[in-house]
Amino acid sequence: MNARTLKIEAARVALEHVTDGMRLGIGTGSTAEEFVRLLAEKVAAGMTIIGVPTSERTAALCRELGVPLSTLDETPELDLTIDGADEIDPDLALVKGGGGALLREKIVASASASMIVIADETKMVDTLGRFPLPIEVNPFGLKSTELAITRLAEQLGLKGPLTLRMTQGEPFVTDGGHFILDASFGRIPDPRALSTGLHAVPGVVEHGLFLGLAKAAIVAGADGVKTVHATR
Ligand SMILES: O=C(CO)[C@H](O)[C@H](O)COP(=O)(O)O
Repeated sequence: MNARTLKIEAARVALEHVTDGMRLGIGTGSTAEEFVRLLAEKVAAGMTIIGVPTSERTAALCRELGVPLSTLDETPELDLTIDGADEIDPDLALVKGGGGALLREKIVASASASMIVIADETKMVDTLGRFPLPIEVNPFGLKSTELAITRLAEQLGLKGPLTLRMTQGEPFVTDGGHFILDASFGRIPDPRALSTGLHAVPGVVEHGLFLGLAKAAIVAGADGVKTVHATR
């Protein structure tokens, strides 16, 4: 099975958790987009849901495919969010933000009674940190924020470069108007300490560690699709 087929399989199982009338957070990325395509088929067949997208990119796809949308201002409490991830550890702690949507993704997931992650098996890791950690920062004072993050990392025994995410020769700008620093710290043995420390840096808007948010991960691999439940 190729990578796209695995993403579709995970999305298909996630769709079984969606029921009529749900207020649904809709994630960002190639796996979430497979979910949107399947969801659109259900909507066309009569399913009534209202979706809150986690990015302009997802909103555009939903509009194109006829998935009805709302905003968190109109619909501040959601039943379920389905989203992808860049890494998933055995406790269902996640690294997200590879697609640059981590801030809205975290706000939407936090507004949801439940979050289900969909992924292919390559996203499973024993310890987070193989994928660089996206950190969304305010453009003002970028160098000072970078220095503060480097010092924090050293205090926590982490070391590695911070790279300003670029696109077409310009800094990548998020939907919220911020920049992203991708932190290649290597393995992160204590994600909670790093999360707390990053939140205390004034220029940091949000980071891609999603801790305690995912209730289940639907993971597709060569041997089929398995659902991993959070133990907390
Ligand atoms: O966090 C994300 C976007 O900000 C995505 O969920 C994550 O990057 C996974 O994307 P994909 O399904 O394309 O591998």
